[in-house]
Amino acid sequence: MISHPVIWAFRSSVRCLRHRTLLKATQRALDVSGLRWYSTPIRVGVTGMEEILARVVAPLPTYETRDKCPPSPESNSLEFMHFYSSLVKEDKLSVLTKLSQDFGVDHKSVSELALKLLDTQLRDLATILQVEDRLRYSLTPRYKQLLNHISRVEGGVKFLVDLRADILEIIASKASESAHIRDLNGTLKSLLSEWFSVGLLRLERITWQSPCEILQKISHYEAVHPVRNWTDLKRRVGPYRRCYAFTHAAMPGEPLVVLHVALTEDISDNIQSIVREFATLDSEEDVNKINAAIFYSISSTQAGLQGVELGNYLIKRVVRELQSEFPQMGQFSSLSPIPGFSSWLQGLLSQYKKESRGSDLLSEHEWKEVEQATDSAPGTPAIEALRKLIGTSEWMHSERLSRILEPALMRLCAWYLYGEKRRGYALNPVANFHLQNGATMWRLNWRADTSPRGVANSCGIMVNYRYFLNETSKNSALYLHNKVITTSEQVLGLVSQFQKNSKL
Ligand SMILES: CC(=O)SCCNC(=O)CCNC(=O)[C@H](O)C(C)(C)COP(=O)(O)OP(=O)(O)OC[C@H]1O[C@@H](n2cnc3c(N)ncnc32)[C@H](O)[C@@H]1OP(=O)(O)O
Repeated sequence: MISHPVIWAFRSSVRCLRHRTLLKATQRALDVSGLRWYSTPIRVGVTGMEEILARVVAPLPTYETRDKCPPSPESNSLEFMHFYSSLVKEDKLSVLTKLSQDFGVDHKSVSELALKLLDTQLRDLATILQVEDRLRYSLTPRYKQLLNHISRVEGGVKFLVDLRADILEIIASKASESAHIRDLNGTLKSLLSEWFSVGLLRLERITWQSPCEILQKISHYEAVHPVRNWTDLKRRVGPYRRCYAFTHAAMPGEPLVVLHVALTEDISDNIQSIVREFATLDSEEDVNKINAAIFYSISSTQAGLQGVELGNYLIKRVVRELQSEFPQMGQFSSLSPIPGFSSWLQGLLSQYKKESRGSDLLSEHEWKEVEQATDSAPGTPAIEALRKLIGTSEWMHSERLSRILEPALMRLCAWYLYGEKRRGYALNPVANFHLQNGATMWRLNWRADTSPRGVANSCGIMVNYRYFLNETSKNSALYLHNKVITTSEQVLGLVSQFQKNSKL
């Protein structure tokens, strides 16, 4: 977060004023409706929970009255929002468990209708369709109405996005293994996917003239290359740079997903040349220097929107935007970090050390060079010396060590990205993201990120996922349906070198 004292103090007072205003508005609505107002945080027992849920989660209208039933009063939504927001974490889990379990689908009526559908198989089509429609309606969870009603009150969509973030955290932390909670997550994800479909999103270009609050959020949400200060931020939205965000009318002033782009002559192979050195020109004078768009950071800002695929839509939309601004632009590529490579490598080295299979990773000559270069204590196994070496970033400053390590680390990294899988897809989440979008795993870059963070995360290696525009849908389908990774000669060459060495 940028600490600009005056601006920061002003902003936080505006923010808490806005928060207080919203709370006051909700309180007024609840007072008018004579409903409870919860001071934060409250502890509530099971009966209290049941009583509140039974009051605010209206029963599903019957099939016959489903289109005629007046919506439940807005105060129900407001009361639930306030009640839930005022709970401590463990009570939120109990409320979500109770809501998903006792206010979900009426399984008994579903099974009765399923049997009825079986009985009508020999009847006329109209009857079959009628029973199918009843069955479909009976699969609506009771709480879905409440979620829909909440989405219509001020701040309701943001509330639901944050509610889903809580659910995702419960699922990820295994605080609950309940299938009902997963079902609630599925219902909420499909509602959010509808509300945040690309047609309802607004593309905004962020510039130095954008509102200070937005600029501050762009800096705050930057998850890939942290913004150091205002000067850094100003340059990231200045000449030969673009910053775009998707926003949504239901969440004003909230960038949902942010994409940073560098406009360059060729596809960049180094991040310092993008986030450290900057064009000092005030304007983009030389358009001939702009042939490529480098996506060097993309971050989604709302945990509750995970799985809604905003990043993919944003990249595709920005490509169109840049093509209209720079018709000569023909190269679109990311310059992506490889989070997890160093820890994966450390794990591999300790496993190979245990199985004394070091020779499968490096050639004899390479091991000899590592031993000589690290002047480790006599008798220290070379694999131990290597583990210690890559555990620090010192080696990055030694020409000799860097030259010795490059071939081995590059082929290990190529294997990590291309060969290591999770459920058949790329293990590395960033690779998985771009490959899902239809990008080509195009080029590994040595000494691409020499920052301590870059060396610690991925031995300083970065990767270009290149978007060949007329191949992305084919590549995406190949990846998603057949788990085939589209890649380049360079990467395949490195992978086969690794396989030759380690007979994997
Ligand atoms: C230039 C670059 O490549 S920067 C590197 C990518 N950005 C980051 O790592 C920042 C943190 N990550 C994020 O902000 C988001 O996950 C994004 C923007 C990468 C993707 O978000 P969305 O577009 O909403 O996509 P969604 O949530 O559906 O996730 C799609 C894929 O992104 C990947 N992904 C999800 N979460 C993360 C995460 N925290 N970090 C990295 N990748 C992630 C996963 O592979 C996921 O596929 P999966 O759902 O099958 O596991």
